[in-house]
Amino acid sequence: MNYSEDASKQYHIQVGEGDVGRYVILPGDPKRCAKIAKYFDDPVLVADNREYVTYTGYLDGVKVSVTSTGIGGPSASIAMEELVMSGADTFIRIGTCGGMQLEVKSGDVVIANGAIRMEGTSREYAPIEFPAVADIGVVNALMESAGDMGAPYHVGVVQCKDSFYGQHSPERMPVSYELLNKWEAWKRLGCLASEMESAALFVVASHLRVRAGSCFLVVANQEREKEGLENPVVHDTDMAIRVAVGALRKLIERDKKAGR
Ligand SMILES: O=P(O)(O)O[C@H]1O[C@H](CO)[C@@H](O)[C@H]1O
Ligand SMILES: O=c1cc[nH]c(=O)[nH]1
Repeated sequence: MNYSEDASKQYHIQVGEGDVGRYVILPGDPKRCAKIAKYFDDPVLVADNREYVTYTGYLDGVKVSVTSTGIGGPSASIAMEELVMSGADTFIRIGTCGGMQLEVKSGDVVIANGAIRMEGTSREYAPIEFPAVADIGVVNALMESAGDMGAPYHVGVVQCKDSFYGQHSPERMPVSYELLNKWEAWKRLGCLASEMESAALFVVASHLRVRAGSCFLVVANQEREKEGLENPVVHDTDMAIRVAVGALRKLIERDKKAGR
């Protein structure tokens, strides 16, 4: 089934066969695409529809793309599904997140090895007992890339939810009792940061047998704020973008060596 007016293109992302590489970077924000594409050789805008902006270019002679996912699991899962139908098989999300542990500070990079499924989309793919886990090869490439860049980084579990304001103002929500108690549990379990798309992306990637990982800029940390610790708001995603691009280069090189 394809509802697209142009049957040669995917319905939502408006990308056709050959328009994207097998390696795709996935920011949430469409405006982040151009910032990422400038690290590609010969980047070309290939599609711009709804929240989905796609550029394709080259890294080390291999075709790569960047497609924005918009906010949340529903739109992120659509992007991944349609990119896989267009030939992609390796994904790195580069997003923003809010730190949860006190040592996860504004400006740091967080690399997710797994995600808490407190969102709705992944439940329409897999029973809740199934873990949302990043691809180990992508996680390793991201860690090595962050090390190469000298970026301050943390690796661990991130929490995904559907309500941004349920994270930031849980006490005003009718279900505050649940939001506050779960947030406390995630903190006690060492969860590093909160964002919105990785759980859906990791579960969809497991289902579609493709590789996915995520890295994030820490914008701020509400737990540091509560403790009266220094907590500036940082918006510059460039370091996290460079970590993702460096990781993609490593995956390309490793795939070439392995004849993948
Ligand atoms: O900056 P992006 O990639 O959009 O990621 C984060 O920012 C948005 C919320 O402000 C959510 O999408 C969240 O996951
Ligand atoms: O606090 C934050 C920052 C970015 N994205 C989120 O989902 N939460």
